[in-house]
Amino acid sequence: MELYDIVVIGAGSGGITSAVTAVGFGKKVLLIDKNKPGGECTWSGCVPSKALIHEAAKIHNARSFIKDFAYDSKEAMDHVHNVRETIYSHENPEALSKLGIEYLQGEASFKDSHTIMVGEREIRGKKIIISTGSSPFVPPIEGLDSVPYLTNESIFELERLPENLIILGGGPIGIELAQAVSRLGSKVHVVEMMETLIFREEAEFSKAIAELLTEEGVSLHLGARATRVTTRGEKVVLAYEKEGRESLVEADTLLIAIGRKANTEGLGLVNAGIQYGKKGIQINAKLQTSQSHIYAIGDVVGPYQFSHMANVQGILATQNAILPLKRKIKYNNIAWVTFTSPEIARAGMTEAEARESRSDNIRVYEYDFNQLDRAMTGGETREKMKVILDRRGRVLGLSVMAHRAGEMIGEAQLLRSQNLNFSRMASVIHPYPTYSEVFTKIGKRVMVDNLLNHPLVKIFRKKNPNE
Ligand SMILES: Cc1cc2nc3c(=O)[nH]c(=O)nc-3n(C[C@H](O)[C@H](O)[C@H](O)COP(=O)(O)OP(=O)(O)OC[C@H]3O[C@@H](n4cnc5c(N)ncnc54)[C@H](O)[C@@H]3O)c2cc1C
Ligand SMILES: NC(=O)c1ccc[n+]([C@@H]2O[C@H](COP(=O)([O-])OP(=O)(O)OC[C@H]3O[C@@H](n4cnc5c(N)ncnc54)[C@H](O)[C@@H]3O)[C@@H](O)[C@H]2O)c1
Repeated sequence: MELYDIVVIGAGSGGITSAVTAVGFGKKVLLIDKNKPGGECTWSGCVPSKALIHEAAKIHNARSFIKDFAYDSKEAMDHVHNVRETIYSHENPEALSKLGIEYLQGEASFKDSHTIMVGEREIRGKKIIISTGSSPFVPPIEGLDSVPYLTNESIFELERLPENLIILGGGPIGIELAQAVSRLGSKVHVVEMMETLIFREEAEFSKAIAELLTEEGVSLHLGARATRVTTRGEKVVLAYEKEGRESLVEADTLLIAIGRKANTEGLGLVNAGIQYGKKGIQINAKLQTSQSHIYAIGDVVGPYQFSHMANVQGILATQNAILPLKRKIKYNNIAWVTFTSPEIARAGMTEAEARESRSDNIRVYEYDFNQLDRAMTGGETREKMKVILDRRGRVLGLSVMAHRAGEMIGEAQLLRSQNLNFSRMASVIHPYPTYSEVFTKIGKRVMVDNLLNHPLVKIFRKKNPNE
């Protein structure tokens, strides 16, 4: 029996971060994965999708000059595969070993709450961290089990993209890939049961991205509930129901992107007495499972399924496993980006969420980038920032749709995490012409409003209505 201070199951974003943190504390660490290290982010998530999006943007630009610009999607897929390998070279078993992490390839399963089996090997961990991630949720749609379909686990393995593709699901996976695959020359249909794409975002941003995708040639079937799948010759036919009527959509293949299911199967959680349900492993705010020496992080617990969230949870769970003082996770400063072009970034609440939780006790500022010189230089008209503040001027939420939105959201995160008043932005110098100037512009409006809202100013203005 081998004994480790910390055993981590799953070498994805969360697991690798946990292992690196634990060796930083001088602990003896074993990291186990049934596949190569890297997890979803490296092999079938963030990395390949962003590499594909990068290639798609290049071809989209080329086609703005030469309409019939010839391109073989094999080049894009080669790029995707190369990028994955480059990133893997920083997290392969040799790289992990140099960091002091022992890596074991194999499927892990609990024998009891302190013992993990990997094949015949019996491993004991004083503390254990589970980071087994999630898998694509495949719905029980009639006929789906008898047609070939793609998920995020198989699409990036292709040598070439299909000539036409149906994407089931208009969430972040669905729309990032819809735009990229369409820009690379395929005909794409998106079938989404809600009336909008990325329904969790600000409504006007969801609408704007739907309009843009339609302009780019993606066919959107919104408010459409998939009912059955059949084949016609080599083609896949998806039937959906909308307003009581059935419609059919046909393509070479189908990509399923309608959400995730937690990877709890085969882990022997019952043997260890770990409680779990449909949404994944149950944890407390300190990230402990029902066995207090076993922690769980990342997609297998949620509530936010992002790489950066798995990292944050990974660091906290490891610190809690090692240090006597245990801290609670806080999700109030979460942010994310949907990497369409333009990007849509979000920090905190939408306007609707803020109104629901704070009634109308909020201040909303909007800025259309068609008034912003930098955006004008690129002829951009749809871009926009929306800021939701509390009465005093602190940020409750900020959403931005712009080509640099993913980078811009960092500034909002700084304000939020430091609990700063948005008016502080009024005096921050942003070089001209940049997208980030919008922070100064909104900051100045907030500063003036803060002043006008000051009780003394209000009394003065009441007494001197003409001042
Ligand atoms: C197409 C796509 C694009 C995405 N883009 C982004 C993005 O741009 N930004 C972002 O933040 N997030 C993105 N995500 C989400 C992100 O990939 C996940 O949130 C993140 O990878 C979760 O990390 P994790 O450590 O929880 O799990 P994973 O990275 O999935 O790692 C889990 C690991 O556990 C292993 N494992 C499972 N069971 C066992 C077992 N019994 N024994 C041993 N090993 C096991 C698996 O092999 C896997 O390697 C994207 C997801 C998809 C699908
Ligand atoms: N840029 C990023 O950070 C990024 C990118 C991709 C994925 N992700 C992560 O991966 C997670 C999963 O993404 P996702 O897009 O698969 O899931 P999702 O849950 O975010 O979106 C799925 C969509 O499918 C729709 N849907 C569900 N069932 C359907 C049905 N039967 N027919 C038609 N439509 C249906 C839903 O209404 C929803 O709009 C995300 O929540 C996110 O955490 C992040």
